Amino acid sequence: MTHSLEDNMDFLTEAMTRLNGSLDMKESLVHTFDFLEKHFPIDAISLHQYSNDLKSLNLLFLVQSGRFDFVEMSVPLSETDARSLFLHNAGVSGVINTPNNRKESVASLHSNALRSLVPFKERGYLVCILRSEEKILGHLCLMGKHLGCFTREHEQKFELLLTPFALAMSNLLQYKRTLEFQSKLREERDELEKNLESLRGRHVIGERGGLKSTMDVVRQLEDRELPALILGETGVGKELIADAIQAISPRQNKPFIKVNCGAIPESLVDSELFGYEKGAFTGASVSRPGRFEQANGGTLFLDEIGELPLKAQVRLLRVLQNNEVERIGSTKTIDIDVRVIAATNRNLELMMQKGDFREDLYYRLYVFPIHVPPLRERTQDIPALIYSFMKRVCDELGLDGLPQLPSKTVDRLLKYSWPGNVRELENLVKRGITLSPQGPLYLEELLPQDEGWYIAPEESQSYFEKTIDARVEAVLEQHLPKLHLASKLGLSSFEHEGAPDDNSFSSSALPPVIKPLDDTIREAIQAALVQAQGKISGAGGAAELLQLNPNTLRSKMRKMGIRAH
Ligand SMILES: Nc1ncnc2c1ncn2[C@@H]1O[C@H](COP(=O)(O)OP(=O)(O)OP(=O)(O)O)[C@@H](O)[C@H]1O
Repeated sequence: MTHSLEDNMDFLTEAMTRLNGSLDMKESLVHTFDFLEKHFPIDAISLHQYSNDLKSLNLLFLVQSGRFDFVEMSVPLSETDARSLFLHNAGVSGVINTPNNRKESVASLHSNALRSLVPFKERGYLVCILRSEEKILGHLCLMGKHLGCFTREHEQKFELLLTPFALAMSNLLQYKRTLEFQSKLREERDELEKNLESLRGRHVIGERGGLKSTMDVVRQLEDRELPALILGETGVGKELIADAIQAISPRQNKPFIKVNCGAIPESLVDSELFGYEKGAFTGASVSRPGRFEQANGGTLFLDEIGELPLKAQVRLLRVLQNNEVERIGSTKTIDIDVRVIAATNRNLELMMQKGDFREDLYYRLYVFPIHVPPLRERTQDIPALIYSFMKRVCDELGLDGLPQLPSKTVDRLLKYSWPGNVRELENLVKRGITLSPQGPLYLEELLPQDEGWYIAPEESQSYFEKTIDARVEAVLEQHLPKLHLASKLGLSSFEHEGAPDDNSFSSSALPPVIKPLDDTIREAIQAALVQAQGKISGAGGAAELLQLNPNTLRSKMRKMGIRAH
């Protein structure tokens, strides 16, 4: 029995009204399904595409009673299946009626792939190709309720729907692409926000606490162009301070280029900093600007400046003095206008004394020194730092809420000596949360197990003091033979002017006097103090005589109860 023209018109009008009934395509398709369910024996409608390149069936979405799903599943096809589908694509634009999905290989794969959403069973399939402007949108598939359920009349009715469905699908696919685009934009925006955060400088924790005096100095640089030198142990936050300086600098929106001088092999330092011309050396197949040129108009952050080899220091100084660079392999000078912020964890003064750091470069950089204290000297910042790192790590791992942190853990962390400083604390929190995302975080269990590492003055010697001891002992070891000789000879100082040098006395001639090491250290310090007339730091001071950092010497003297007089 064929339907009258009037019936067909009514059917088509209602189907189109439903298809276009809502701005939300998913809702429209669910309403359309409710209507079609009255005219076709169907459980679901799906759309899929065939990819000739990948030889796969790509499932796109599924509509059922009261439900819409974007499916996004790819089903690989055999060569024969692919060929059979390709035939459909190429020629047939009508409806294909498959009485039993199990007997037709592609329909069977399709049913199987969707079995988590629509119960798998033997059923009829009615499939047609939807096209828009000669482009294949996909295969629309009516998934029947049972075997051989679609008749010739169903095929005819289905054919009436092809054009309105093609239009609707075209809109839906466009809508899906828009959603994907939106989510990609959202991801990119999040990424950019993160980058912006690091460009602007992350929030400096402790700016009103343990870093207050450091940040007071930083704020003096606001809107100023002065070079800055950031000094502090490794991992204390020197780079963060450099970011903070950049964020309040008149060059805040100009290039901010960071170079870790310690990470560049010595042979590449010059080309990295100053650039090179094509053919300047083997492998220079193109010309490349150096970091100075890249930072032109902005700021260059030279991290670990103390690691810069002497030769590169000479070139760096010349660039800073003349405000121009020459690429390797070129005689042309390029004017540059770069503000330099440098940082180091090395004692540049000591390096200078040993000839490892150029004095002229030192004074060029040492215009505005900024000291960043180690974490063990600002333990009041530890709780806020832990909280901030916990938040950061949980955000990164997509965890809801923060894990519990026992107060005894915080107490323990306050007593620890933090040789690796803030970075060590950050890594500890990261490790803790990775191992136990739900908490509680017993971070103290992840610290080095040697109890001597904890700062607990009443219980044990601090890590810092141990480091000082090791340094003092190493230095004194060098001087012990002289010292023994000096004491044997009754000299007031083992470096007494005119004292015999090492070669004048052989150890076989005078056997060394063995004393407790502490006594020897005490004597060496006292001897140096006598010779330096009580002066500790500066030229001719006891620290220089002992080749020690003045602070290290002061700390040792305090510990041993030695006074300078
Ligand atoms: N005050 C702080 N507030 C928030 N995070 C901090 C702070 N200090 C350091 N950090 C974090 O600790 C880590 C180490 O800091 P940073 O890299 O700035 O140290 P550094 O002194 O430059 O290290 P290095 O000596 O190895 O170059 C970074 O992840 C940084 O964000």
